[in-house]
Amino acid sequence: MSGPVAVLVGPPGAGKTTVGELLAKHWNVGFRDTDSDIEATAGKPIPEIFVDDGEDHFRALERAAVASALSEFDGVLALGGGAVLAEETRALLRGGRVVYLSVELSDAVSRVGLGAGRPLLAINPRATLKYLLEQRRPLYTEVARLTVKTDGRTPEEIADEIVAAVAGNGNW
Ligand SMILES: Nc1ncnc2c1ncn2[C@@H]1O[C@H](COP(=O)(O)OP(=O)(O)OP(=O)(O)O)[C@@H](O)[C@H]1O
Ligand SMILES: O=C(O)C1=C[C@@H](O)[C@@H](O)[C@H](O)C1
Ligand SMILES: [Mg+2]
Repeated sequence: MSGPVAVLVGPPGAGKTTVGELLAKHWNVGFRDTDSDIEATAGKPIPEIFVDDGEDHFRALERAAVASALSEFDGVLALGGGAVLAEETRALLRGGRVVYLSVELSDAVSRVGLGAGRPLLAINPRATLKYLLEQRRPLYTEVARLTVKTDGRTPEEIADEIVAAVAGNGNW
């Protein structure tokens, strides 16, 4: 089967980048993050894309970056926290090897801190995260084959659970 061995989705602070890098190392495959792909395409960091071009433009770049990565990459892929907002993207993810890293508000807030590098969280990160978590939970759930709770657990414990679940799922 082609396509990424695992696609990680979840809100900011879920640990997609951190856990994704551990999984890639464990499986000895590449790691890719669509946020980095978008920055490479745009030639500037995500906060600058939001300031110069607006969120709608960022989301268009994101839809294209996710579609490309899903079609050409077979390692561990982390998506940006808001990628699932696009129905077009959810359609590509449905039925795929998607892992939802869930996180509750208090752990998300402590991991994200003041929201540095995350333009949507630049003002009032706690209230914004609360809204994002509620708005997006059903969207992550809709596309996930596996959901893993991350609260109070180390990235290593979370990666180990995913490795075991994938190994035990003959249809992964
Ligand atoms: N399970 C965990 N326990 C404690 N801290 C964690 C955990 N997972 C990640 N972190 C820390 O939380 C911060 C955010 O993690 P990370 O960047 O991996 O999240 P992300 O899901 O990729 O977020 P974004 O959507 O903003 O890219 C980092 O400082 C990371 O070290
Ligand atoms: O949650 C979001 O909407 C975002 C999360 C980040 O991964 C980046 O994709 C960007 O900052 C937007
Ligand atoms: Mg990340």
